Amino acid sequence: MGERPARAGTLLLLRHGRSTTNAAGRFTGWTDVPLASEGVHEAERAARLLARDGLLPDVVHTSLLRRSIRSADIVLAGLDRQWIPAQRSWRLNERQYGALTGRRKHDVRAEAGAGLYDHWRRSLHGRPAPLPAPDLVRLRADPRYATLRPDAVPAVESQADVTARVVPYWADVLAPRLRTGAVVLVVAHGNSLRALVTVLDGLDEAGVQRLDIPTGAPLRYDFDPDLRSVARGGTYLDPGAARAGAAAVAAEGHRLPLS
Ligand SMILES: O=C(O)[C@@H](CO)OP(=O)(O)O
Repeated sequence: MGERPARAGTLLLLRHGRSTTNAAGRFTGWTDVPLASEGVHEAERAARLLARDGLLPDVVHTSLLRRSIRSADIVLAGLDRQWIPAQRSWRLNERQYGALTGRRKHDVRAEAGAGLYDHWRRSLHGRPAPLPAPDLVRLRADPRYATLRPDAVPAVESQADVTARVVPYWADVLAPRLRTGAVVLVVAHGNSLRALVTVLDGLDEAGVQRLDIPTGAPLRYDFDPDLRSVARGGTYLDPGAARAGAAAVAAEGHRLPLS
């Protein structure tokens, strides 16, 4: 058995840069949309922040969706670390938003009311209607999910469902790597990262409900040797920008986007 490092590694969480559907104010979920040009700039800026703090990842983890993969590629190019191993998993995908997928958040909020909108969007157990059957059939035929049992490709997920699929990824993949002292970069999505933070910080239901993750804002977690986070909530590398970004995410759907 090797020696246990004096402290475990560093976890860097990054929500992908703004996507085209984020910019249009639409629910996105498992739809595979590209980054908006602003999202490319956000990822480039994230790389500069990581470089500023000397945070050079040893390994990167992404979802199977191109907005996370592209963001990770941009960050690693900015750090001259494109050679590090990459691991991709559906477990890091965005929450499956079911029938809300593709709909404008502003329209959903106006139709359903603020209470139901917030329940669907941010509560732990709120679950909108499922994806229409033809869309689900198409999704289950997508080759990127070919190794999954078809019923593992969800028709809709609550935030609790997302947490349930993220927990094994934390326990079986990320945590063992951090225990080796590695710097681990995870580039994923608003709700899969909310799920990870729920586990890292032991959030209760109210904490989950209040949590918003801004796009393109690196969030750092350091751990003690027992892999307990040393700072609750982690540390954003640019706290001011992260606060403003999180507030903008929280307010999505309240107004129509300008573009
Ligand atoms: O649309 C989505 O899939 C997510 C993230 O972009 O939205 P929300 O922040 O409303 O959960």
